[in-house]
Amino acid sequence: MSAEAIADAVPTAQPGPKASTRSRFAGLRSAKTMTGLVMFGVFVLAGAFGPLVWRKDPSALSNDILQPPSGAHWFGTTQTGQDILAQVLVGTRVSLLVGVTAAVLATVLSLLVGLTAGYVGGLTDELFSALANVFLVIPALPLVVVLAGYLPTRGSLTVAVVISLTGWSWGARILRAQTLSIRRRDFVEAARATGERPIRIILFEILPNEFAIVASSFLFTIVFAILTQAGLAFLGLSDVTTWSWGGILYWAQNNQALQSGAWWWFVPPGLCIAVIGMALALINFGIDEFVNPRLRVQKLGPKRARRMPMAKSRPLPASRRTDVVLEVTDLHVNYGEGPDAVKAVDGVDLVLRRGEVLGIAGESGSGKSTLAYAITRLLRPPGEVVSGSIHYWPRGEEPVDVLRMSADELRAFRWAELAIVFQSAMNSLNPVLTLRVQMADALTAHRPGTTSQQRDARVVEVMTMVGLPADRADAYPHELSGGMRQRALIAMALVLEPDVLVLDEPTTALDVVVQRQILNQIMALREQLGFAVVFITHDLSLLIEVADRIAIMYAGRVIETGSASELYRSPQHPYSDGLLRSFPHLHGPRKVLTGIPGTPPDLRIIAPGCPFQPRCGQAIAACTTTMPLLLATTEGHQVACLLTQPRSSDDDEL
Ligand SMILES: Nc1ncnc2c1ncn2[C@@H]1O[C@H](COP(=O)(O)OP(=O)(O)OP(=O)(O)O)[C@@H](O)[C@H]1O
Repeated sequence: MSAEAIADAVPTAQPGPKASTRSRFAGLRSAKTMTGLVMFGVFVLAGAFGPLVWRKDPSALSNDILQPPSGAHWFGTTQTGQDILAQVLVGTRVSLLVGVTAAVLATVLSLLVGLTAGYVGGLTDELFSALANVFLVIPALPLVVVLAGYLPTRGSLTVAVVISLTGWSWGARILRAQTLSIRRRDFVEAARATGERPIRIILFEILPNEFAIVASSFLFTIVFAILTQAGLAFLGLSDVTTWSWGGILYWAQNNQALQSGAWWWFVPPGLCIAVIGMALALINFGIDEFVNPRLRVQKLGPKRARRMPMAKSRPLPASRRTDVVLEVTDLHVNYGEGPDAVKAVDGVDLVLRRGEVLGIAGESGSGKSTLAYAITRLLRPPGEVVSGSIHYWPRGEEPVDVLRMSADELRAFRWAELAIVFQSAMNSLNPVLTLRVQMADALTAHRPGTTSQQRDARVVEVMTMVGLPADRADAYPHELSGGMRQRALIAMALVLEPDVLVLDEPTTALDVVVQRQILNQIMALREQLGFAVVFITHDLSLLIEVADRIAIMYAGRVIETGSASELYRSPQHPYSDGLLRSFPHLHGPRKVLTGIPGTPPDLRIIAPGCPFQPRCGQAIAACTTTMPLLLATTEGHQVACLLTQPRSSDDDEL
């Protein structure tokens, strides 16, 4: 794999992640990282304080020749009666010193070369890259052996310098490739546009995104240096009178410890080298997870889901049950854990019937996308479904809980039964595959029995359905306009004829004319194919036109739900009313747009009472203390507002 490919594969910190600091540090607190840190810490303590506690001279000779481990000599003795534990403790200090010094020097060198070459480019890049390539093609160990062999002094520091000279080039190559890929990203361009100096851009914009690479190359170099130093010492190319793990192995080998059965002589230093390598690898896992929280395993595995308490069962009338295709019950989704957890979805109940368009509206941050991710089981850590259920009703079969599906069931379910269209088509389509290949892949995965002619015919059919000329099937995503890409995504979502289509802001990035054409097309297809739609948008006026029913979300809760026409005619929650007054209507008389004062609440802090109360012009005293429940006001219309519910005479306006 090329350094460029590795750099692309290596996770980088995403600029502006939504994860809270606390949950981001979860990677560093994982069992793997803690085990690695404890193991490494034991070595550091052993190296720092061991020789002070175990006060035996590692070079002192005695008559206890080749003694196995005992109370007097915990790790046994050598052929000249030297205490092996004392040698290992001093050796730990020397090996760690060489490892860390070499790693610091190599990392500084690779940062200087990699960042400068990648950011400056041109001749500098060519010269630095050539230098790194030269070091890369020379086999490291022979070079170290040659360098070490000709050095006047062979102390630990000299060995560390020699190792760092041979160990920097790999890291530099990867950092250069990563810098090349980051330097044209929007946030770097924005920093340049604001006049930031190059050194600031490199240090504060680019470098933090390369933290995982720097950390892993640092840890890798420590292991490389310890191994190389051990190799040099074993070959007698470093000062073998200085005790190091390699030095102990050198003397064990020279005195034929293996042949004479003195396992205690070579096992302890050998184990130390293996265990420290393992410790650093474990720490590296944690750093990767810290930098890229998506690497953390989804906590809601099938086992945990099975243990999850069943959500309250709310029986539906039999007449309604038959046409329900998806039912969300008391769903709670958090980002992070503990007191800082963001309660992004907080007790949501929804019912989607076959063939209907259910609109979900709300301001940015109200939890709409989180709900979509939970429904499709695409939620990534730190997001976690805390409780609730999501039932899918296959035609004529028993309902299945989506949250309890195994990985295989989920693979079969997603796309074939429920498909999702995201806002950014460019991010959702694979840039190096043509539309035909991408759609055919979905067909092959779910319907392995189909022939290539059948797949081709289906690709052409769905493309025509969404209004894409069939001759664009062999186009790559970048060869299409934004509207065409979004149509291509919709075609891909429909290729397996799903029962449910989740549309998360599918047309927000497009201009109004194209937006309208695409929505009309989706609605026509819905009529024709009969799939149900969950349509997520912040634009309530758009939903009024296309949705059958609408659920309005605020602070992770559904605060009003009803038919689109009723919500338009008489919104009952002051927030729904405010949302309606925030967007111009495409039809009907012109109205003054007023908007909603204030900002949405911080979802980490749950204040008592109605979450909308601080922004509500009609709030009464009880709104500050009582959380309103979502209750029916008329048939099919539910509102979570105390103003619509019977109240006592004490509930004065605020
Ligand atoms: N990865 C994350 N880590 C922590 N908090 C998150 C994460 N993703 C979303 N949130 C928080 O969850 C809440 C709901 O976000 P969500 O994206 O679901 O809202 P939304 O209504 O879809 O907003 P938008 O329309 O802007 O996408 C917000 O407070 C958001 O900051």
